[in-house]
Amino acid sequence: MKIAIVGCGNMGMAFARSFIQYNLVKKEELLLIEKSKERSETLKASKEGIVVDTINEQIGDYDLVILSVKPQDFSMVAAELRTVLKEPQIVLSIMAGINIDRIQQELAHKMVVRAMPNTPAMLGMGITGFSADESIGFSKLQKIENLINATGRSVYIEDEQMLDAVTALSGSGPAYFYYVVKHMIEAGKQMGFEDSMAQLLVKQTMLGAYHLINSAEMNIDELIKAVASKGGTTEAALKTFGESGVDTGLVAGILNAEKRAKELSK
Ligand SMILES: NC(=O)C1=CN([C@@H]2O[C@H](COP(=O)(O)OP(=O)(O)OC[C@H]3O[C@@H](n4cnc5c(N)ncnc54)[C@H](O)[C@@H]3O)[C@@H](O)[C@H]2O)C=CC1
Ligand SMILES: O=C(O)[C@@H]1CCC=N1
Repeated sequence: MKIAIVGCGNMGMAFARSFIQYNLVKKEELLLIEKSKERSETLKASKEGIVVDTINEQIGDYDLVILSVKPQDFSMVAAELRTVLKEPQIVLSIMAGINIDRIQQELAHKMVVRAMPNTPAMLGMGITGFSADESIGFSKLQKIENLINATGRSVYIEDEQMLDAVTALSGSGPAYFYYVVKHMIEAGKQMGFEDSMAQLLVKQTMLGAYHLINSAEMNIDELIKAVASKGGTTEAALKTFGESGVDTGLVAGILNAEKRAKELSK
């Protein structure tokens, strides 16, 4: 499959590198379109594909065109792309918020898949939700799914609207995790640890706790209960979290991310 990627930043290149790693595309058949001069020079030097800085007619030769620019840049990109797209090409968008209908309208193109990955895709450990226009048949969709699976796991989302919730939960999710880790490290430093020691204690705790979620025969509440002894230290921390609204704040934040995803579509 010949693949063109428009916007080769963090996510565009996470996809490109995963495809190459699993031999799903040859470097000679991978077109990297990157507007930033600095970024395109770096990509040229690393020889990960054919690098160009503008959308041009050669895009018409590619089976799949991936849109990985920021949602705010979409309209500008669409104005150029719509003049060179050909009917049998599939467009795969990973842009937050922008729905299939708008992509189809601005590109004047029917075959659109919308996906929402996350940054662990850089390690092949991402999770991507995706939806597709009904014009894309089963076998074509399977090919797209195979490509996405090179970046980690994937789930087909039948109701496209739910991709905004995927965006808020797993798309943005890594940042929530880092946010918690960051503030735990900060607490460690306030108690007198060097940064490196605080980081070690927190990172290994998160790693071990993550594996326990998956392997222990306990649900999340039971796992919490197993740590929080009656009248003990964890209970004291959890009480303060509850009183300061950390729990409701987290939920409200994620719902606000979903709201923002919906706004980005307009
Ligand atoms: N960063 C994340 O965690 C995730 C991001 N996304 C989505 O992926 C998309 C890309 O995000 P990132 O990779 O983080 O952004 P990024 O800023 O790293 O990459 C975007 C790239 O597009 C380039 N670009 C802008 N206009 C262009 C044009 N006209 N032609 C060619 N290249 C152009 C920019 O120079 C930049 O290198 C966004 O739409 C975002 O919503 C989706 C899931 C997760
Ligand atoms: O923050 C954003 O808008 C993008 C979408 C999901 C993660 N990053």
